Order: sequence, then C-alpha cells, then structure tokens
Amino acid sequence: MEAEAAVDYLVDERSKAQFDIDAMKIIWAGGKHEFEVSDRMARLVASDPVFRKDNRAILDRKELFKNTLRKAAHAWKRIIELRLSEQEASKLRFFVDEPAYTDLHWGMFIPVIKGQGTEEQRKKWLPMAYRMQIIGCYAQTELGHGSNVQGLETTATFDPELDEFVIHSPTLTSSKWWPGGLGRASTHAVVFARLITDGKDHGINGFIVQLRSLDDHLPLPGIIIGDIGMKFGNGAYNTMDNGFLRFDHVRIPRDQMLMRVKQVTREGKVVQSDVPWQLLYGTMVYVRQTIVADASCALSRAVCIATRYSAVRRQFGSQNGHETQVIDYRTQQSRLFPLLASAYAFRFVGEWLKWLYMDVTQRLQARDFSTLPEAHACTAGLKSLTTSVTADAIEECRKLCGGHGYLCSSGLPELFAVYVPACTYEGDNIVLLLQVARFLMKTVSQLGSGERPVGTTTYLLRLEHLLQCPCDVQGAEDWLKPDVVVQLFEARSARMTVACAKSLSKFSKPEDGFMDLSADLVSVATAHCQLIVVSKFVEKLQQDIPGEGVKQQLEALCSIYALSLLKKHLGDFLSTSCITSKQASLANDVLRSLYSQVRPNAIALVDAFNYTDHFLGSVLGRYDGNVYPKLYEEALKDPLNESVVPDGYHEYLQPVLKQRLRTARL
Ligand SMILES: CCCCCCCC/C=C\CCCC(=O)SCCNC(=O)CCNC(=O)[C@H](O)C(C)(C)COP(=O)(O)OP(=O)(O)OC[C@H]1O[C@@H](n2cnc3c(N)ncnc32)[C@H](O)[C@@H]1OP(=O)(O)O
Ligand SMILES: Cc1cc2nc3c(=O)[nH]c(=O)nc-3n(C[C@H](O)[C@H](O)[C@H](O)COP(=O)(O)OP(=O)(O)OC[C@H]3O[C@@H](n4cnc5c(N)ncnc54)[C@H](O)[C@@H]3O)c2cc1C
Repeated sequence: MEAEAAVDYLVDERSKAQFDIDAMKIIWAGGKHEFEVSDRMARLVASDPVFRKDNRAILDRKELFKNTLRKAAHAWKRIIELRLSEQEASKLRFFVDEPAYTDLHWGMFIPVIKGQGTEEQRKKWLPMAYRMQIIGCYAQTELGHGSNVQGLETTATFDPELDEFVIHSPTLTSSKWWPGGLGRASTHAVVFARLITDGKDHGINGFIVQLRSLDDHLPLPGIIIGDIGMKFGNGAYNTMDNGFLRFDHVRIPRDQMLMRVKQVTREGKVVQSDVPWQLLYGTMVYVRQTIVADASCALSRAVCIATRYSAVRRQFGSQNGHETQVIDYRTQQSRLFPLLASAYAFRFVGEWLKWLYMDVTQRLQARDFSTLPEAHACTAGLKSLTTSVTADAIEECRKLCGGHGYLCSSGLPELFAVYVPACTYEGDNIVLLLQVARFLMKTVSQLGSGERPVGTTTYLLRLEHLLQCPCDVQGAEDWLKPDVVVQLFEARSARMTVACAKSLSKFSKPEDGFMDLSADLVSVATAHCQLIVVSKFVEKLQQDIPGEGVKQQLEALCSIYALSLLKKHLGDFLSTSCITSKQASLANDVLRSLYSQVRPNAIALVDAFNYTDHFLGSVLGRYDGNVYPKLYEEALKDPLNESVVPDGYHEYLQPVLKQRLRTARL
C-alpha cells in the first residue's frame, strides 16, 4: 500500500509540470544529436550486466580493481563491435561511471601528445594510443611537489654521445606520486622532468617513457612502480590505480622528448620555438575545461536524487490527509533550489567554456596567442568554482535526504567520495583562484597603459562607471531584470578588484602583498568567476529557446542562481556599497516567490537530465519514487544479512552474553 502511494507522488508531481520536458532535455544535452547519442549510450550501458555497479562498496580492493579492468575491456570491445564514434565512445565511458585508467589514457595522455608533440611525434604515437596498443598516463605530480610544477625534481639529462635522455629520480621526493592509471595499467607515461643539457637546467618538459613491457607487462629495467594505496571512501575512487614511479637512470631516445615548445638538437642545443612556453601547461587547460562540464553532471545527479526523494518523503503536518512532503518546507526549498539552479548554470557555463577552448585552440594554430591568458584564467577559475560548489552541494544533498542519505544505497556517499578530489586534482582550487586573482590584478594595472581587457574582463573598461553606479532596483520586480543583475555582479567584482589592487600597491614588493592579501585575492577571484557564470546564463537566455514554458523555467532558475549568490555573499555586496539593505531585503522576497514558481516544476526539471536509474545508482532517486520497498531489498542484499545468526556469534557474542548471565545471577 505505502509503496504504491510513493509511486503516486511522482506521477502526480510530473503532471504538475508547466513546460515541455522533451524540449528541456534537448537544451540540457546541448542539442538534438547530443541528446540522441547520450540517451542511446546511457541505455546501452544500463542494459549490460557487465556494467553493474551496485556491489562496489562491498568489493575488496583487488576485486574492485579487477572488475574495473573487466569493465574497461568490455567497454572497449563494445566500442569496436558497434564501431562507435569518438563522441559515442566517450559518452559510453561516461555512463559506465567508474574511474579507470582509460580516463587518463583518453583524457590526458592522448591530449598531451596532441598538444605538445611535433607532427612527426603525433604520427608515431597517436595511432598506437588510439588503438590502445599502448596505454598511457600523465606523470607530472611528485611526492614533494604537485601545485608547484616548476619545483619538480625528476631530471632528463641529455647524453649527446648516445643521442639519448637519461631520466632519473634524484631524491625520494622526486618520485612520481598520484598519476592515475600509473600504478598497474599503463605501459607508457608522459613524464614531466627538468631538461638538463650540458649541465644547464632548462626548466620542465614532457617526455614519453615506456614503463612496462608490451609482452608481459613487467616494469622495464630501472623502473620502480606501484599503486599508492587506498584512498577516501570504500569503492569510490579506489577503482583507479593512482601510482608511484621512480627512475634509476632510464634511457630514452632523444625523439621521445615532446618538442612542440622546446627542441633539443642532435648536438644538444636547446631551441625555444615561437609558441609561448606556457603551452607546456596546455593539457591542464584542456582538462580543467572538461572538469567544468563534468561538474554539472555530478551536481545534477545529486540534485536529482535529493529532489525526487524530497517529493516522496513526508514528515509532520497534514497535506491532503497525509503528512507534508518535505519538498514543501521552505527551508528545504531554500537549500535545494539554488543547487538545482547551479546545475543548470554550470551546464551553460561549461558549454561556453568548451567554445572558448575551441576558439583559443584555433587561434593558437593560427599563431594568435593573445587569448591564452584569458583562457587560462577562465578554465582555472571556473574549475575551482564549479568543483568546490559541487562537492559541497553533494554533501548538502545527502543532508537533504536525512538519515537515508547516509546509506550507500542512496548513491550520495559514493558520489561525494568520487567527486571531492576534483577540488584538488588538476590544480588545487585555492592555487587556481590565486592564478585568476593574479590575472585580474595584471589586467587592472594595465588599464592605464592603454591595454584593452578582452573577453570576460571587458567590463573593466567601464571601471569608472562601475565604481560608483547605484543598483537600479526600486521594486521587487526589478530584481528579475537580467541587465540589472549582471551590472550588479560586475560592480561587485570591479570594486573588490580595485580595492585589492590598491592594498597591493602599498607593498614595496608585490610578492609580499600577494602573500599577505591572498585570502582577499581569493574572494576577488571568486566574485569574478561568479560574474562569469551569471552572465553566461543570461547570454544563454538571449538565444532562441524552443519549447513551451522552457524559457520561463530557465529565467526563474537564472534569477534563483544570481539572487541566492547575492544572499550568500551579502557581505561583499553591502561592504562595497553595491546595494542597500532595503534592496537586499527585496531580493530575499523575490527569491521566496521564485521558489514557489519552481516548486511544481521541480521533478520535471530534474527529469530533464534524463538519467537512467542505473546511472543514478540511488534507491532514493529512483524514477518511480518507489523508495521504501527498494531500501528493504538493498538492505537484505548486504552480506551481513546472509545468515540469520552472524559469523562470530559463537566466538565473540555468546561468551559475552553468558558472562552477563553469570553476573546477573551474582
Ligand atoms: C573527456 C576527458 C576527461 C578527462 C578527465 C580525466 C579526469 C581524471 C581525473 C583526474 C586527473 C587529474 C590529473 C592531474 O591532477 S594532473 C596534475 C595537475 N597539476 C596541476 O594542476 C598543477 C597546478 N600548478 C600549476 O598549474 C602551476 O604550477 C601554477 C600554479 C600555474 C604556477 O605556475 P608557475 O610556477 O609557472 O608560475 P606563475 O604563476 O608565475 O605562472 C607563469 C605564467 O604562466 C601563466 N600560466 C600559468 N598556468 C598557465 C596555463 N595553464 N596556461 C597558460 N598560462 C598559464 C601565468 O598566468 C603566468 O603568466 P604571466 O603572464 O602572469 O607571467
Ligand atoms: C585523485 C587524484 C588524482 C590525481 N591524478 C593525477 C594524475 O593523473 N597525474 C598527476 O600528475 N597528478 C595527479 N594528481 C595530483 C594532483 O594534481 C595534485 O595533488 C594537485 O595538483 C595538488 O597539488 P599538491 O598535492 O601538491 O597540493 P599542495 O600544493 O601540497 O596543497 C596543500 C595545501 O597547500 C595550499 N597551497 C599550496 N600552494 C599554495 C600557495 N601558493 N598559496 C596558498 N596556498 C597554497 C593548498 O591550497 C592546500 O591547501 C592527482 C591527485 C588526486 C587527489
């Protein structure tokens, strides 16, 4: 009886939607074709028993890893059998939803050769990598240095006699430590090392190094290699073989140095090509951009679970003869709906960032390097902002699901454990925000010299206006005007940037100022990145948005995104005199009415993500809302429930119980 009632809750919820959900699915997917590919790949994975994942939390590390190898091999078999395109294959791997060595092979090893190899090197290595005849990883981080890439210690010393490089780990701290896929699977790595010729250090560069034999997978001479051990969470990221690696004078031919940025001639002369040296960091720019796109996936997944469960779950009160659905509590809405809005916001900013990345790549090919600093600042900043918000949001969604959110069968603990390292890998989020701050300070300092800010910093051209313009909100409805909101976020970012720049100018050494003011600089960078997200959401809404009611829903979500940020960072907006307390109070009223507007559409808005139950991996987030019977089913599958009397009863429980009986008799 109760189970049927739970199913009814979601059917009823879906009937309340005020927009065309199929049209919204296409907007979310980024187009009709993208939707079709994504939908087909999700179903393909969900219907294949090899890709089951409900047992990850109870497998031990060895079983877990072997199972990941099995899944990756099966995925590859299906990709070949079905002749999947690159786009389809990457979607298939995405829906397999298990961190694996293939992520690094396709996501970093191939891109680093593409981006930093010469044409000849690409011709030699990429076909083998595309066919998976070799498996590669990205070995940059060391035991002693991750954030500080210039501090890496591994050396690549040129030996002109044999026309070879000698790769060596001179210290314990120079051991490579962390690279995914390195521990067990990879046959090759792109290793970042200090280039030494003729006793001179020329800074870091990438080198292709074979690690294991292609015949028996044994490490090659001079290579010490292994897995770095269990990581946070049970199943979670432990499917990945993050590894360590030491080199004892390992020799590689000269042509295995990636030579797009720097070349070493046969005589050992180092030649710097005309591309900026920062292209050595280019793979990180590429991956940061993919991480932003991925943030909306992880966030939407958590939000989908929490929203569906909030509609099924009832506590207290009275609503049509039942207790109240927890989604109807204002507190639940004020915690959940900003996260729903953020999922859509991150989706659109991710789309835009993909475009920006393609644009900068095309420019680089045409030898126009002018937009590289902006691309670096945007990818670094948005990677930082979106992953931090998403990690916190997954945890908030767990709490929004009450006690049941803490069960592995809710899907949320594993999602959190898998996701949270995104705040650290591919650049620690604070270190990356400091890069954005540095870029902003430089942009502001160059304004006087006639240098025109580009792209996302163009608003700084209107600095004089932004430093004194009042916020154009007289009545509550003004808060729904996109240009009013965008200008407000510009004013806040501009005022915080200028205030920090002024404080910095008081230091005789800029590095000292940067150290002392770093916490403020991080706030400045955050404000700038939030402005980017808000304005890209607004720009999206200026495009043609087909489908009945779709645009109205997105407008409401855009306003929720911006106004909930305003509420969260009220201190910034008030202390920079961007708004008055009266205007803040009006914004709060508007937020409440926006929550009421979204409420009947909430389930349809998460259905638009089009996630299968397999992908969600959550009893609480099931499409049919049939939560309670399925929680029982999952509980009964636990190994502890295999026998009625537990293992260990005779050894450890019975003696205790007997002793208690004896005590009672005394
Ligand atoms: C579909 C595919 C999906 C694939 C996804 C797979 C996911 C798998 C999961 C995990 C993978 C994780 C992999 C990793 O973690 S790899 C290791 C990542 N490591 C880092 O990110 C290190 C972070 N550190 C740095 O990037 C740098 O050290 C630094 C913090 C930027 C500092 O650099 P540096 O010491 O050189 O100092 P400066 O700050 O002075 O910078 C000098 C100038 O260079 C400019 N710069 C910096 N970075 C870049 C860049 N990336 N691009 C362009 N320009 C850059 C900087 O702005 C300075 O310029 P200026 O003009 O001011 O001199
Ligand atoms: C799951 C996972 C997968 C990974 N995969 C790979 C991979 O495939 N290949 C690879 O090469 N690496 C990989 N890494 C390594 C990763 O890139 C680094 O861990 C990351 O760049 C952070 O560097 P770190 O560990 O040196 O942190 P640290 O720099 O030691 O950070 C420690 C603390 O110091 C702070 N800090 C550091 N510098 C500054 C500063 N200048 N100002 C203010 N605060 C600062 C940080 O904010 C942080 O709070 C992976 C890491 C993880 C967790």
